[in-house]
Amino acid sequence: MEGCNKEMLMIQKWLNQHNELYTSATRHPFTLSIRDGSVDLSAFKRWLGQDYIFVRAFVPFVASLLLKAWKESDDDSDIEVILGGMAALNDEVSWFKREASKWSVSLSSTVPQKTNLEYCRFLESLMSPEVDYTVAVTAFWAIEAVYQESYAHCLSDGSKTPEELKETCQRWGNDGFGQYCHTLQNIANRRLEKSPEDIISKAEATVMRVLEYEVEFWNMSRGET
Ligand SMILES: Cc1ncc(CO)c(N)n1
Repeated sequence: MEGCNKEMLMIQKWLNQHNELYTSATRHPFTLSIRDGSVDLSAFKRWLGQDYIFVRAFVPFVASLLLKAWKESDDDSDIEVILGGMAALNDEVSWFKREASKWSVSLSSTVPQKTNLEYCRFLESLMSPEVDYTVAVTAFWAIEAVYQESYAHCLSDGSKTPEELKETCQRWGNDGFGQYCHTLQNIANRRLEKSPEDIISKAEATVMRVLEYEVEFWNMSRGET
């Protein structure tokens, strides 16, 4: 494929360079405990309540990304991919409510933890019109990819994920979501390839920040605050 190598390389290059950080986000003790069946269910419930709050803030971030794509993208299909992501989030919000009721987690009385507030504030900073589409779409890829990798691992060969958590893992670990993340990665790589050095460094720093927040987000499940 034309230009394929160079495209694939930008994100691949970062993942190689920052492999330790990427692995700490995608092979976190919390998701590994789901995979090996040793998960503490109160940790899972804490994650569920906090993630619902995060997803509510994620929706306006994706809306802002849609607006950036509409204004800045050189490819119409980007809008359709992001809109598909929005539609999935609509479904996700309903799923969180059902899942919370199943586990007797009260979403209305869940208090956002410091890490969650900081991550949501970071998302909000990315919603600014000053933030380039390339930087925002690359962040979007990273946010989705961490969940995809983490939860797909809970379903892969040899996993002992408890039956009652499989639906959660399927939500992000299914092949369709994997394909979607791959499409986002292609969009990000295509944009990065055409970007000047300063945008590329901003995007790289943003991905690193996302990975750090994702690690801290999983850490919240420990409930140490
Ligand atoms: C914290 C966090 N990161 C990523 C996703 C993926 O949508 C999510 N739901 N929550």
